[in-house]
Amino acid sequence: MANKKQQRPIHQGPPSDRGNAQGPQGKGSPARAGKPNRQAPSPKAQAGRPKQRTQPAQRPPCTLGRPVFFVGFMGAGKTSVSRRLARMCRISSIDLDTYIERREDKKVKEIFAAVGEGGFRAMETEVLREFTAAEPALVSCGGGIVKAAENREILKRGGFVVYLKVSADEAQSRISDLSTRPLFNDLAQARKTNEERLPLYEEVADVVIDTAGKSVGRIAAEVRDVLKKEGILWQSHE
Ligand SMILES: Nc1ncnc2c1ncn2[C@@H]1O[C@H](COP(=O)(O)OP(=O)(O)O)[C@@H](O)[C@H]1O
Ligand SMILES: O=C(O)C1=C[C@@H](OP(=O)(O)O)[C@@H](O)[C@H](O)C1
Ligand SMILES: [Mg+2]
Repeated sequence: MANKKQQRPIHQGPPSDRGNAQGPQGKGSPARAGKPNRQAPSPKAQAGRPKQRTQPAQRPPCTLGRPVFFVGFMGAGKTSVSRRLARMCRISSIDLDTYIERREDKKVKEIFAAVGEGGFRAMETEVLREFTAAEPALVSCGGGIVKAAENREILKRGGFVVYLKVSADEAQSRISDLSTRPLFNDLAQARKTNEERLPLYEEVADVVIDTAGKSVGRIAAEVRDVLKKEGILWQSHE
């Protein structure tokens, strides 16, 4: 199988040191000596100077004790929530679809066209295994990962599973380009598929989060709180 590009987990490491570009205040100005400069510099004085930025105080990165898998129907927000949570906690995240796309140098729909759903599912199982054995990360899976009994066993044994629940109707309204999801044909079919998969998602889930009407940020915060409570995620150097 082609192994052109390996996607690295997105590691949210410490930011680069962007120090204060301004020199000491009042330097060379006797009138200001010993006094803080409370006056804003004129626009002219500011011109050509590097902009002063106040960096928000950043919390130290968190640590993840086990892999965390996001499952749920297309459009549930698995990819978006996993990425948002990774940024919030400064930990690694990996999206299995994106990983496969980079490895194969093809979009998911092109892989479906070339090797069919069966070919895609075989790749999915392979990369799922890979990330179960890797350094713990947030892993967003494709919506159909639960179809294979083998994958359900890997998920259950391999980490903590977060099921993001969504209705097919809400999912459709979220996805701007449905052609990127070859199995989201029409709404009636999607409703049926979501219903058929429901027991499979529930079978693997350690926690179920209803995403209806919630923002990505709110869902990410909810997942973070669950993971902290479960002792899977913790603040480093606490
Ligand atoms: N909670 C949400 N509210 C509104 N839009 C969302 C939400 N979650 C995801 N989206 C949007 O829906 C689309 C699909 O999200 P994505 O994260 O790719 O879902 P999944 O990986 O579960 O298929 C994206 O355009 C994303 O911005
Ligand atoms: O539900 C599915 O069968 C699929 C979901 C997609 O991922 P998302 O759930 O991230 O959209 C992608 O893996 C592929 O199009 C098949
Ligand atoms: Mg996704």
